[in-house]
Parts: sequence; C-alpha cells; structure tokens
Amino acid sequence: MVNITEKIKEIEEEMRRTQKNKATEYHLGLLKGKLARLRAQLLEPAPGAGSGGGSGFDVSKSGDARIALVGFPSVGKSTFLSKITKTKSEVAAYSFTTLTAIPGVLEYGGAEIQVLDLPGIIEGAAEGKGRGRQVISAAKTSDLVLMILDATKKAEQRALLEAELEAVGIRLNREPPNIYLKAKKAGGMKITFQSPPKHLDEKMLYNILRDYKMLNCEVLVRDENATVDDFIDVIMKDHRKYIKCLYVYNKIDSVSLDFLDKLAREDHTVVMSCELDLGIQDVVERCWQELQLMRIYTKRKGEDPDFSEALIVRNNSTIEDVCDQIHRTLKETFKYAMVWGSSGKYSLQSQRVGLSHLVNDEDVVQIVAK
Ligand SMILES: Nc1nc2c(ncn2[C@@H]2O[C@H](COP(=O)(O)OP(=O)(O)OP(=O)(O)O)[C@@H](O)[C@H]2O)c(=O)[nH]1
Ligand SMILES: [K+]
Ligand SMILES: [Mg+2]
Repeated sequence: MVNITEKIKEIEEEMRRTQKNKATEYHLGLLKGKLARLRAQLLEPAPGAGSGGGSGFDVSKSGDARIALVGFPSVGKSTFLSKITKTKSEVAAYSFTTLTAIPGVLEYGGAEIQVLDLPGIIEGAAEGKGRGRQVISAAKTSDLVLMILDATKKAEQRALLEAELEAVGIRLNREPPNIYLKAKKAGGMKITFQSPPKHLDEKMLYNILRDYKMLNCEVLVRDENATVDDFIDVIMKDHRKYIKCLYVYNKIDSVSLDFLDKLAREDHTVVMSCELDLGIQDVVERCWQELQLMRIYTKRKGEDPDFSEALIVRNNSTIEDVCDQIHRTLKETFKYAMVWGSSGKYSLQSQRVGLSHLVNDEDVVQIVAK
C-alpha cells in the first residue's frame, strides 16, 4: 500500500513540476491516466481484508434512498442527524467524536430516507488518512452527498473536500462525459470526433488507450468540450460514481449577515444553524428535491385512490418499477395500467398504458391483471 501511495506522490509531484503547454500536454495526459489507475488500486481491499467496508461501516441499505453526511470534524454532522431523525449520534466539541457510520431514518413525503452520519474526514483521506477511505466508500454508496461545511471556517474547506472525493472517483453534480468507448477483440483503434474537439486530439487519446493496453477499441467523442480527464473517467467508468451533492453551511449563527447572504446564493447550497434551529426544514426540503423521488398512489377498480400511503419510486421510473414495488411477481400477470395525473396525456382523465410508461410524481395508478 505504501508503495502505491508513494507512486501517487511521485506522479503528483511530476505533474506539478511540468509546465502546461502544447509540448507537454501529451505527457501530462499520460500521467493523469497513470494516476487514475493507481488511485483505483489504492481503493481495492488488501488481500484477505474482506469486503473492505471496515468494521462499523457496513451499514445495510434501507428505505427509499440514502444520504451521506460528509465533512471535516466538528462541523455539526451528528448534531444535524439528531435534529432530523430519531437517532442520537454523539455530539461534542472535539474532533472525531463519531468513529463509525451511524444510520438514522428521515421520514419525508411518505418516504423513508436513510441518513448516514459519518466520522469527519481530513485532508489526505483519499490516501487513507484517518478513517478517510471507509468514510468515502460509504459516501460512494449514497444517492446524495450532503457536504456539511462550517460557515465560520475558510472557504477552501469545500474545495479540499471535493478534491478528496474526486480522488476516489466520486463526481459531484456532474453527468458522465458524452464519450462512447467500446473495447473490441481486434481491428485496432478507431477514434472519431463528432465535431472538432477543443481540448483533445487523436494522438492524445491513442497514447492513453495504449497505456491502458486497450489496443482494439472504438471511440466516439460526442462533446467538443471533452477533456483528458473526461476521457480517463470514461475508461475508468467502473470506478466512477456520479452523485448529487448539496453543500450545507452550518453554524450560520456565528457569521455576519452579509457573508451569510453571499453563501446562500451559491449553487447547490443551503445554510442552517443547528444550534438556533434555523433552516433545518429548508435543508430537508432541498434534499427531497435533489433525490427526485416520486410518490405514486395506487387505486383499486371502482374505489378511490389511497392517498394515505404512497409508493416511493425513483426519478425516471416506469409502470414496471411501480409493479416491482408492489409485488415481485405482479408484472407476470400484468395486462395494462390506468394512470391519472400529470404523466397521463390528458391530465385529469385516465390513460391506458403499458409497462414501459414513465410515471410522474403524485400519479394515481391502477394495475389491471390478466
Ligand atoms: N455555533 C454553532 N455550533 C454548532 C452548531 N451545530 C453544532 N455545533 C457544535 O459543533 C460541535 C461539533 O458538533 P458535532 O455534531 O459533534 O460535529 P461532527 O461534525 O459530528 O463532528 P465529528 O463527529 O467529530 O466529525 C459541537 O460542540 C456542537 O454543539 C451550530 O449550528 N452553531
Ligand atoms: K465533534
Ligand atoms: Mg459526529
């Protein structure tokens, strides 16, 4: 392990030394590719180390979605968990009060959302400092990262944390790059650009692919703005996780109104004070919006819909997903479904649809069996 960490340091050092210009960009691209490989190796569990979560971190997933609380020590992660769930996680003024993953359940909009309180992480976490690696692995399993930040601390804290998450392959608030890559058995490399690329060229991709020993493959770059980093993300796609992130600044009771106003205007950002009980509900609502869960109400033939209990499904779910939520074998006897609400073509009339029909939040669905 020490070896990989040392190699990573060497490459990072070489990248820092290398001036960025036309002549060095191929070399830098290759270094980035090597770095990505080493970082992925670093995350592989050591031989005989079991599943890798580490004791106290293997919390099984439950509920409709999972939120991970990530942040430096003592920013108020545990305080927040205790505010929004019935779980009491220990709170104290010293760093590393929380030592394992503590799950709580947030009830909202008829859904049960698992919230994981995690130990604080520090710079170097991705390379294994503290419990950094376990914390980040836990964050990687979540549907939403709540990055808890201390409003009284320096602005750099956010970029530092982002860099740690980046280093282990987490991509926050981003879509996978629009690049098609397919490994082939033979035929060499075929690299195509849909439009003239601004930051890439064929030789650069060729070099990186050769370094990854992908000598036979097809590449189609659809995005003219794609970068080398994007391309490496596509090669390493099994090690990448695209997760939404909400930046939550806590302790706003201790900053000026001007500064608070500035923070609150940033993208994907909310502000709160757990101490003064300010803004907590806003944070919860924003989480709900970010998770994009949908409430589907079911109805039996000739009866009114049951609005007291919603089925919770993910964004872009179909009638098939709804069936699966109701019962594992329901779709085997499925004939058609009737849908009322916003996803139907005629908003208040019912519509007869098949398994692949996409549902919308608060649709009413009746499943008709064969
Ligand atoms: N001023 C102020 N202090 C707060 C606020 N929320 C939490 N604290 C205090 O911050 C300290 C740390 O809180 P914790 O909830 O233990 O922080 P944590 O992020 O879970 O810390 P670790 O588990 O050690 O990483 C405690 O002394 C809290 O009382 C807040 O909104 N304002
Ligand atoms: K603490
Ligand atoms: Mg804590």
